[in-house]
Amino acid sequence: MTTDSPQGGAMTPPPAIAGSQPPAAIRCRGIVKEFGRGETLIRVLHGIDLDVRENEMTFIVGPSGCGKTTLISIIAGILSATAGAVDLFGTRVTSLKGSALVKFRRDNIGFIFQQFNLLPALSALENAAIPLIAQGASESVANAAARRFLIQLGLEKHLEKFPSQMSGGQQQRVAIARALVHEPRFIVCDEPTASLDAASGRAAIALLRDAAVRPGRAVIIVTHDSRIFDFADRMVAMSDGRIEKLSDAREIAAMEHH
Ligand SMILES: Nc1ncnc2c1ncn2[C@@H]1O[C@H](COP(=O)(O)OP(=O)(O)OP(=O)(O)O)[C@@H](O)[C@H]1O
Repeated sequence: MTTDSPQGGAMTPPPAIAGSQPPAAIRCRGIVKEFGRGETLIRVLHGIDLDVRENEMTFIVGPSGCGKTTLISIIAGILSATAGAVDLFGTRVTSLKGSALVKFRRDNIGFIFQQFNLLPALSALENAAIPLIAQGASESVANAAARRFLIQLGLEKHLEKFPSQMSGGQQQRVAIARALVHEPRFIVCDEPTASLDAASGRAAIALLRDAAVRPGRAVIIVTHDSRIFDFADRMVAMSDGRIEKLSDAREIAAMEHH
């Protein structure tokens, strides 16, 4: 990662990270995002350069309003960048448009949100099967895959329950199954533990780690929740639309012991 960019102005390079590094799955270069125009124009991202590695959990942390959600929305192709480029496993997401972008997102990205976003009228099994149904899979194929992931996440007794019949932690595990069911290469989580108590939050992230971290896949978690920082392989600290610091697991552990 470098932080020198035309938009961001001169910045000191981040500290080098020691040890062997798997290849970058996601490359962001010079990401600028502005909202509004004229006198109301605000620049929210000031030229972000970031490499996210496969087979790891990367956490993005920082104060409210520093641009975390904006950055992951651009990486996931939900929001367009004002300038800069994002490559996701070799595909330039920032150049995709229209139905090509929709298809790319549907096939390659799994989303997990704070509020779980389950459909209340569907069972756990039906909710978890949605991404495969959206891709055109048959109900029997989609349900079989959903069942497999729900069982892996410890929900074998809850397959037919509706969201209102499950605890927050159980609902979040259904959301994790839904994010994984179509085997996407990129899992993006925005405050996945914010609606959970400490134990449920840690349990959900532990299960997510086991189920989602693997070669050929990248996982990004945006979080304020310091109770789960020890699950991070790498931590990106943002401040005011810039990357302040990049830490690896060893440095994160050292921070926690001070
Ligand atoms: N559509 C928009 N129009 C104008 N300003 C926006 C828009 N979306 C976000 N912003 C502004 O961009 C800045 C960054 O917002 P963002 O949601 O990315 O921050 P965040 O770090 O994710 O914050 P939080 O931790 O509170 O979710 C904020 O000042 C926000 O008000």
